[in-house]
Amino acid sequence: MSKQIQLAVHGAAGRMGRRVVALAAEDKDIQVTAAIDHADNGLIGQDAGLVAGIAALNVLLTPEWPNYASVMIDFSLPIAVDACVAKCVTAKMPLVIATTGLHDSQKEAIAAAAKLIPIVWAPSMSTAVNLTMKVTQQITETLKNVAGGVDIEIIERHHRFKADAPSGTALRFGELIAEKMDGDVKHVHGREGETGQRTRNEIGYHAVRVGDNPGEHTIVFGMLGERIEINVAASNRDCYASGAIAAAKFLQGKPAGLYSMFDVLGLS
Ligand SMILES: NC(=O)C1=CN([C@@H]2O[C@H](COP(=O)(O)OP(=O)(O)OC[C@H]3O[C@@H](n4cnc5c(N)ncnc54)[C@H](O)[C@@H]3O)[C@@H](O)[C@H]2O)C=CC1
Ligand SMILES: O=C(O)C1=N[C@H](C(=O)O)C[C@H](O)C1
Repeated sequence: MSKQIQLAVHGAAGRMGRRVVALAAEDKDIQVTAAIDHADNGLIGQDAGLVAGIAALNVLLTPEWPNYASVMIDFSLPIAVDACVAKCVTAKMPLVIATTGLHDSQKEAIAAAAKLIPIVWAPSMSTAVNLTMKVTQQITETLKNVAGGVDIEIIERHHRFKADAPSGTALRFGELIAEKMDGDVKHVHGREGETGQRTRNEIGYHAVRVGDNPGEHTIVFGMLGERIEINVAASNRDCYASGAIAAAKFLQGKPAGLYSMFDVLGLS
């Protein structure tokens, strides 16, 4: 049997961190060896398995960084990402970054770190979402010169606890769609007041926060006389957790570089 991947989880007490711990514990190729969270989190010191709702793993939630792990998976907060990237560079640890809401300077720091260690960075680890991104690019290419024009709007729905808006996934949908449109694209976030008519080359974003929705994106392609709506929705968080675990496996033995979920899923 080949050696197990030793996995460290950053943000391990959070909604996503718990699902990563739970799914990784079921995976024969993985051993969860570190569960990191903020020192002020009330669950520090408890067993990460019990916190995740499974059997004890004998791994305690800790604010300390491990000296070694085969890979780190990060589902935390933007404010926590810089330190995580720096620690992984120092320890030469491959890193999966799933946290959204990052500033441009943080994205630049990730790109710089990826010259030293292999990093998968994606706003959605879900297979369905990444496939849908490809589909919406194809639709955009086909419709961009349609008679009468096409209006593209992105509606995202998430749980009431979500801290950033619009979702990282909605922004990535917009970037990928804009790549297929001609000319400069204006990104419009919500509309209010006397906005005037919609201009041709804009993408609209609308963030809905409702209940416990684990993530849903609807891309609307509105034409004169007909409309396409592509909807991709999670029923629970395991699509993201299992995608992050697939990314962690993908990174084993990879050279330094910035990889996406398209790379992990063979969609590049
Ligand atoms: N890429 C993807 O597929 C997905 C990304 N996300 C993103 O992942 C992030 C986390 O989401 P949730 O788990 O729902 O949030 P959450 O709020 O439940 O969990 C965040 C965890 O990070 C911890 N944390 C905060 N500061 C920290 C620090 N300095 N060091 C270590 N841990 C720290 C918190 O104590 C908490 O346990 C968000 O940015 C969300 O948008 C969420 C789902 C899927
Ligand atoms: O916070 C969440 O829950 C999610 N965040 C990610 C995002 O911002 O795109 C991915 C997913 O939609 C769930």
